[in-house]
Amino acid sequence: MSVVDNPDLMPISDALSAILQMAPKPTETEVVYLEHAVGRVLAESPIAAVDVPPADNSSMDGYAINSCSINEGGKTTFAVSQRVPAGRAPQPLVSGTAARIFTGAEIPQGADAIVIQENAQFDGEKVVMDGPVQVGQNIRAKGQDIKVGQVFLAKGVRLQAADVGVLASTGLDSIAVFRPIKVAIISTGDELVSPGESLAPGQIYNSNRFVLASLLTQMGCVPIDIGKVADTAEAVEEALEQAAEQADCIISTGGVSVGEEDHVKQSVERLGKLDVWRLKIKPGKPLAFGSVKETPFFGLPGNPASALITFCLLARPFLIRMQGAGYALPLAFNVPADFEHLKSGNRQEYMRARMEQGRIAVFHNQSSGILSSASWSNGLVVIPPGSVVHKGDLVSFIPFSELLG
Ligand SMILES: Nc1nc2c(c(=O)[nH]1)N[C@H]1C(S)=C(S)[C@@H](COP(=O)(O)OP(=O)(O)OC[C@H]3O[C@@H](n4cnc5c(N)ncnc54)[C@H](O)[C@@H]3O)O[C@H]1N2
Ligand code: MOO
Repeated sequence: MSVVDNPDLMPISDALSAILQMAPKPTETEVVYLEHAVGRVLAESPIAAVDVPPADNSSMDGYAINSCSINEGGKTTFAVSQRVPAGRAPQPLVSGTAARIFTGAEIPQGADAIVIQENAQFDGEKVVMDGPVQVGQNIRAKGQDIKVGQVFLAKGVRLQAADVGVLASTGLDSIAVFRPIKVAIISTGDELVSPGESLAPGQIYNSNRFVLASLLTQMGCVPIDIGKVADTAEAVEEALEQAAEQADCIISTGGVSVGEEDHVKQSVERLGKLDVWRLKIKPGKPLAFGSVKETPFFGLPGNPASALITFCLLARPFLIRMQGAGYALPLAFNVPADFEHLKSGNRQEYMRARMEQGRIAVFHNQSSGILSSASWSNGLVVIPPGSVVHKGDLVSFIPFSELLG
């Protein structure tokens, strides 16, 4: 039975696991300089060529001594035998003396403790300190961050700012990452006009294209705009074929519902196959997933809030896998509701919501045509099928930070 003939709506968890299983693993890699590495996905597990830090060094400004040369219970006077700023190789410590040392400077051989300058009295020639001191105090050990030979990041990690810094700290200036995924965007609908043009009666501006291009860019994919496509089977098929040639994945909006102007499902079935259609979610019910000539395809509903939410919940996880990164379900938090939702539904509902001062408010109009609802929100409240919400009930809230980027 074709998915189009199945009258049942699919639970989102089933759809997501089916979709994720079909995500192809990336094979093509490229080497990028660290300047361009943030957000990219590691195609190798780097091995440290050096210890980080490369040598024992001082964590404070003060004096390096050998702990054996200080009186345990009283004052000791040391001659200052050398000065070691960061960046200068120290001489071995002359026995019974102290070395003036600064934060980040390498510990002279023979020294095993740093006394901070606030606890030492320097008279211009000699320095007086109180004992006892702990062996190793204020010393950062060689390799305490990363050891030479250590695999310090795993293939599949999406590089954050700190990761790029960690790579740099081992001396790497470039790294192998997976090639960015190209995603074609098809905007179906006779009514669509590009921003900047004037509106004739019956027309609306194409906002989905900009939402999707922005979401894709934010997650490190390369959007390819196939443009606006008329509501005819021929036009939709032509666009799908063009998209399949140019991109690694195709995302269309609109034309996936049941009206006779909705050509996307049938066109996909003619050119490839449809694996998923119609989910038990609100908004986003008519979501379609399949392939066009082997190229994965998502047909998102045309309603702007539905397109955004289905992208976040289904297309984004798939693209993350395609990028070679690990996908983890978004973190959700139980937060008291500052709203009522007394009409239960049979689909899992994703309400555009805002968490403020530890409580959740929802946008006053949850119509899937209202894109401002998402613009106003900082996350989604998940209302399971058959549930109602009273003020003060704990509701599951997924911040947009978990669903974007
Ligand atoms: N008889 C039924 N009608 C509808 C059903 C249903 O089950 N039975 N489902 C409804 C649901 S739920 C949704 S969601 C929509 C989705 O329909 P389509 O994906 O076919 O989308 P369109 O009809 O093409 O457009 C819907 C809506 O969105 C506007 N739109 C489309 N593209 C864009 C764009 N690029 N930028 C901004 N706005 C866009 C379009 O003008 C429509 O207003 O179907 C329901 N109908
Ligand atoms: O599923 Mo539709 O997206 O509710 O409007």
